Amino acid sequence: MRGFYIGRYQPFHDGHRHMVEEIAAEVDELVLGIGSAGDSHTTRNPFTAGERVMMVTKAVEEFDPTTYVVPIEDLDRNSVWVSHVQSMTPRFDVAYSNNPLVVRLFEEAGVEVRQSPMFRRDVLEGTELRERMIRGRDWEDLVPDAVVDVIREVDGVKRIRRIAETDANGDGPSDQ
Ligand SMILES: Nc1ncnc2c1ncn2[C@@H]1O[C@H](COP(=O)(O)OP(=O)(O)OP(=O)(O)O)[C@@H](O)[C@H]1O
Ligand SMILES: NC(=O)c1ccc[n+]([C@@H]2O[C@H](COP(=O)(O)O)[C@@H](O)[C@H]2O)c1
Repeated sequence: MRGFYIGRYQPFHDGHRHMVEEIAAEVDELVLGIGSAGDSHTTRNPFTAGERVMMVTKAVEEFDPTTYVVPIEDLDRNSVWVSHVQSMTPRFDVAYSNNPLVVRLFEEAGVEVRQSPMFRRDVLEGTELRERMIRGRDWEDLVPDAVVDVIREVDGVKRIRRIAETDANGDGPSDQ
């Protein structure tokens, strides 16, 4: 059986790792979708698709299932998003997500969806991690070691701080 799990992974953290660990026990192969692949250098999406491909590929090496990492750009039309995803990925039997919109779109398209309880959500949240990087607080223990390496390689903390400074200087949120 082949499973599909999509996220923005900005960055890939231990909550995502926990979910992959659970999925790995249920599937033979895993397709990991890098969502919002066209977005980067914004507050909500600081890392490029390529940088996230590196984070995710290295972070899941420890698990057994063969894993295919596929960047997927957003579309303006939710109603055809599942077809868009399917057009970019190997065929899969079941989708894993805790995102209510993603769950609804897959269910409406007749794809089986499995959800799991959030894991240590008080700290394991992308928004919280990006905030910690901006404020100079500890974040390294909340992500796989491979993700720390990639963020160092691309000087990611400096990038996130620069983006936050630009926003604070009144140049408008860089997400727009
Ligand atoms: N701590 C967690 N435990 C279990 N699932 C999680 C956890 N954090 C995120 N997920 C799920 O992983 C998928 C991808 O999440 P996403 O990349 O948006 O991370 P996020 O932590 O919610 O980030 P952000 O705060 O940037 O929106 C979603 O289905 C999300 O619900
Ligand atoms: N219409 C669309 O393009 C559409 C619809 C639903 C989800 N998505 C994407 O799927 C990903 C879902 O991941 P998250 O659970 O991390 O939000 C995001 O990148 C989101 O933008 C896109």
